[in-house]
Amino acid sequence: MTIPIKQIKIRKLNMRLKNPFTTSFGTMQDRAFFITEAEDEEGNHGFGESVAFISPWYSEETVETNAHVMEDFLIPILKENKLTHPDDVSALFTPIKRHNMAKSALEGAIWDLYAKQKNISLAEALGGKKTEIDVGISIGIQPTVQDLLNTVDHYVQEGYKRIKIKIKPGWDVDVLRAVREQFPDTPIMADANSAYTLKDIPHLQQLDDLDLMMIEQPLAHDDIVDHAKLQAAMKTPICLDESIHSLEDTRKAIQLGSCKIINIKIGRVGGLTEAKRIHDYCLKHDIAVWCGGMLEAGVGRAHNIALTTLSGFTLPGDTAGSSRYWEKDIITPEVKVESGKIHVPSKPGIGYAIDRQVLDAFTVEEKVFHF
Ligand SMILES: O=C(O)CCC(=O)c1ccccc1C(=O)O
Ligand SMILES: [Mg+2]
Repeated sequence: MTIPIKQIKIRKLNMRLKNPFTTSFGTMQDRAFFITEAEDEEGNHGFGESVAFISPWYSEETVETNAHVMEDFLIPILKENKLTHPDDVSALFTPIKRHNMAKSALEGAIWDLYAKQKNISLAEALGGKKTEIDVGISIGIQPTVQDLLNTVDHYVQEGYKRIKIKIKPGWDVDVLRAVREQFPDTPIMADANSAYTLKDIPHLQQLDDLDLMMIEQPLAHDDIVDHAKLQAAMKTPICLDESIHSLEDTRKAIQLGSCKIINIKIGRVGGLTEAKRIHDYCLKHDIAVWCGGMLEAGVGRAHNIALTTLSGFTLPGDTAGSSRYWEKDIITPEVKVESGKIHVPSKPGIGYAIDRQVLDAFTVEEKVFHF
């Protein structure tokens, strides 16, 4: 059995978040990304989304490097090879170093196409069993502590299962203490996006009194050695995000004791196949995982939901509802969160329809590659 592909279309979209999102490295509101679409002769359409940002502050990839690598290297590889399963894609892409978000955008469209050809949901194709998933929300750095308290209150009222608060030097211990005082029973965690160094150990140790679920990526984006030192000095579990790009990185981080939890982002690790491998490995090694977010539009969000149905995703992810990000999402129905849960769609593939009108309205460029 092969996965027949007639053509791949890549569309560049420009969208704007409802509200600016601020992390330790800056503020973003404009979002540009690619929607990939793999089509067969039978009229099945599989969709993927690239999650790289306009500038390389989260990782080295950008919207423009995604275009270059997809067009000049990855799509030619797909054209030259027959696929028998979506897992073949990551093996075929191995000679191309890194560029995981570009790889993931294409692999995602093929996973969705494969599930639609088999008439099963993407969750089922991945081996996921959950019919609903627990979700949390990530709150950016706010102008004042009072703004943050109001925002946390809003999302706690909406039912989100855990609140992640972005921190940076000068916006950390006191701010988190204020949140903890007002919300004594809410599951709270912090995400530093690499804003600290080992010199900050005594400062970060103060977080141990605040009963946080975890602190995400406190140290350098490419580090797993210093994180092991910090984890040995702190009770609060460390969760790695930026540092983990593969199963190999995962194995090494666990062996060193660099973290107790891993945030799995499909784009950061090169696609669903590698994400699933990391999940399986962590399950075996008693490391909790959850699904991170990259301020995705509906297609990427749907992929995150499908991945989260795997049994090892025991902690709420960052997959909030569409309306937290967008006036109008590109899928229909949009992703809804009720009492902190998303009901997993059971329709074939990603389980949400593409709203072609909305998709066209945000598309600024498109290219078709015939197979
Ligand atoms: O709501 C989301 O999609 C996740 C928000 C988030 O925390 C984030 C957003 C942009 C870049 C990096 C991160 C992160 O998890 O570090
Ligand atoms: Mg993070």
